[in-house]
Amino acid sequence: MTSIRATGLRVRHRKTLALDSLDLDLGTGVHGLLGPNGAGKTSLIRVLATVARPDAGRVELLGEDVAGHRGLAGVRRRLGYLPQEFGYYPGFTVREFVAYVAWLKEMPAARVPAAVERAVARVGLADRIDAKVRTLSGGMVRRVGIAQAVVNDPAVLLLDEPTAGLDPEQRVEFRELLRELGVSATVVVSTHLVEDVAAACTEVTLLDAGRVAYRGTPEALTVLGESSDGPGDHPIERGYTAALRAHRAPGEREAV
Ligand SMILES: Nc1ncnc2c1ncn2[C@@H]1O[C@H](COP(=O)(O)OP(=O)(O)OP(=O)(O)O)[C@@H](O)[C@H]1O
Repeated sequence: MTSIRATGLRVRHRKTLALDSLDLDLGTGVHGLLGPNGAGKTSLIRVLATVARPDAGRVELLGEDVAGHRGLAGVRRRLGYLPQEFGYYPGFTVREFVAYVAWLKEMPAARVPAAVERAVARVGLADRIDAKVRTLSGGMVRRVGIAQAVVNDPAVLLLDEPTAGLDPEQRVEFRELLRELGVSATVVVSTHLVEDVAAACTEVTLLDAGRVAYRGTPEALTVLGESSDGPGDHPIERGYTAALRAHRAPGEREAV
């Protein structure tokens, strides 16, 4: 089932066209959003999270057109969002902060305490749940960000560079969590780490200059890389550069 449908999305930041007539259809699973700096990943995630409005085009989340106010509140209750830079209250404890987000999402009060403990445990911070956020390391704060995004068991989860600052062990555990969440939710994860995509994603969407340059499975991207002699230390990295080059020079696709 399609949970995210974007049609003809255009986003402009002053003179920069960040998204250029972009179409996207995503269903249950973990979707890796890749692309060079400035490709439009954050612009897309912000529009899907309903925190920014597109200049043109339409977004449907869970069957609701988010431009209309009628279904928007209901959709937001079923969304989880980790922005690239997320604001938090440093004086709050982890528990207080995640509970505050649960309250913003209008979760039934009786369910909040258990949901908070589960979300915090899922990111491996159970032993720091009563620590003030200001006392945590950067990677731990990022994990608090992931916990607040999943506290309501969202049907649509949007994560903008969630693994930035996580240590290798945490990244591996986080991929496990992604795979678990992707069984029932539509998860979109923007990342620069192609190995995260290879390990945890069911599909890859590669953006370039505000357009979709490639869509396929991580396996297909790896296969593309195996037949490419472009730069990259692993086949999936070579697949990434091959797909980008093919998109930029469509006439040379056969040569890739
Ligand atoms: N607030 C803004 N004002 C002006 N230009 C912006 C703004 N936000 C983004 N842009 C521009 O829009 C384009 C897309 O940016 P966006 O942040 O969506 O890309 P990205 O793929 O997330 O990049 P990165 O990988 O560096 O995070 C870039 O050219 C960027 O410079």
